[in-house]
Amino acid sequence: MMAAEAGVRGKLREAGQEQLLRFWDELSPAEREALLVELRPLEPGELKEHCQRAERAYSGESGAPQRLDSNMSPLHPQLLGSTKHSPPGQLNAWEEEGFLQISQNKVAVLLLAGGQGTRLGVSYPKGMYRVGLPSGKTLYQLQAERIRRVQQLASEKHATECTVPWYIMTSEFTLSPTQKFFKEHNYFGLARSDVIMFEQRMIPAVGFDGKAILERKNKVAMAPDGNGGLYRALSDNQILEDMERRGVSYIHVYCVDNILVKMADPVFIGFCVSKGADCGAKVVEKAYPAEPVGVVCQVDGVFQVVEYSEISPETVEKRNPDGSLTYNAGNICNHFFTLEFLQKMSRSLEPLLGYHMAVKKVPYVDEEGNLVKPSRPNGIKMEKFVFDVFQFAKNFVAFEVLREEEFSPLKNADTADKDTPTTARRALLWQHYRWARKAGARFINVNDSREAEQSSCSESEDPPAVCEVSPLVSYFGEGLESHLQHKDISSPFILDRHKAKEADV
Ligand SMILES: CC(=O)N[C@H]1[C@@H](OP(=O)(O)O)O[C@H](CO)[C@@H](O)[C@@H]1O
Repeated sequence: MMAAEAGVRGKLREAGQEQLLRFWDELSPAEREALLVELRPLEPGELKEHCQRAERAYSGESGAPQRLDSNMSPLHPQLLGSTKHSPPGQLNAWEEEGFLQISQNKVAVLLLAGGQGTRLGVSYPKGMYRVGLPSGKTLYQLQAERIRRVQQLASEKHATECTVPWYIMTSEFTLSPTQKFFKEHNYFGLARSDVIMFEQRMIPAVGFDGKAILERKNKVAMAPDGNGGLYRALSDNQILEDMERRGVSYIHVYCVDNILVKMADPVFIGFCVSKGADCGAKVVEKAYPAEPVGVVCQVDGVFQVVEYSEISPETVEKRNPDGSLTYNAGNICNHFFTLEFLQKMSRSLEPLLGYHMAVKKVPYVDEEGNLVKPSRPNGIKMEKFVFDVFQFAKNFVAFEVLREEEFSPLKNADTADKDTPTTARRALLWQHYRWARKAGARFINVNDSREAEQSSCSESEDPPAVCEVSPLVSYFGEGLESHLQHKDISSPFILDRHKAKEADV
């Protein structure tokens, strides 16, 4: 242990971070070992640079992204594919192309699930959250079932047996509960070998004085390196090699919290592939100017997302002569990448991605060894952002989708007005109600006078009838006529596979 201590102490001295050992003498052998395990992998040069970068970013010297507003320009509408504006024939052709690629095992999905869910206020991974659907399903289960359905649709269309592997990036916070959860639920019917979990790196939170923070006497305050930690995690865990082995060429990357996410969406995949894109993003029209979503735009002619935390209120409010918002292309954290592009990023360009600073309340131990929960921000967390790679794309494309069909994120607890369990649940139930009505279902004892297509009410009130469709039965509303047409249905109604079979006879 002494040699190990000397080694680590030497490294920390080199990094200017020896304060991390200041309680060493008070620690038990087991506590010392735990601290050494945490400190050993920290490379002195990197640690020093990280702490200095954080301090500089905080003091405004450099490192923090400059305000980009004056160099921004909106996406040109011609650049967009759109579920609203592109002709139906074109959308069908993209969908066909997407299904073809999926059927040839060329498409994978990759979930970003390393976040801590602080705003939602849960101590477990967000994907394990139940928003209160009649079925009681969690976000993870909905997603797993959508993968199963899209595999089935592609397989049927092309008379093959295809697989969409699911890569899940977790962090120290989410890996073991996520693993356990999937195991307990038997991978929701997916093949165990097609669900690949890996972990992103954690990096120390830094005080305003440039010193890494101790969270306990023998524990450094660590935080995941942001969703842009993806590129490093891909190489650290040989994930791209795994994709290559499987013959994957296209990857759909998405965030865990959007209850309406269309995994491996054939239309989006087909659009990107048809355009020969190496990198793509799905966008929605912003709901209101200050909505906390990044905007996809160009900065000095280069495609980029300007994050909501880094854009000025004036730019956010800017409007076109017709009254629409100038920066209206909201990022919904659904990205398309070719394997080749990810290889280029992970193997060589990743170090060029900048860090973004977040000033946070970080629990710490004071000089006397007391645990303190600060009431004001005291620490700097440095994060990379997944979309910062757009600048390296040779052919970037954006695809606009309808919010009510594809975006309702779960960010906050129900005490907030927006992006809560309630708004997420309603968004899904409205969508399924619309599908059911379109398929010809009749809801008994329900005042159906409200227009089902009216999307404005989709998050502020419940739909007239509760109808939940299992993703195993329908992925985007397809195939429901045979189960629902001219059927009298009483609310609440869950259309699962079992009921679907019954309804067919
Ligand atoms: C770094 C990053 O990916 N930020 C994304 C992400 O925001 P979070 O607030 O970090 O969850 O999801 C938003 C959509 O829900 C998207 O608009 C935003 O740009």
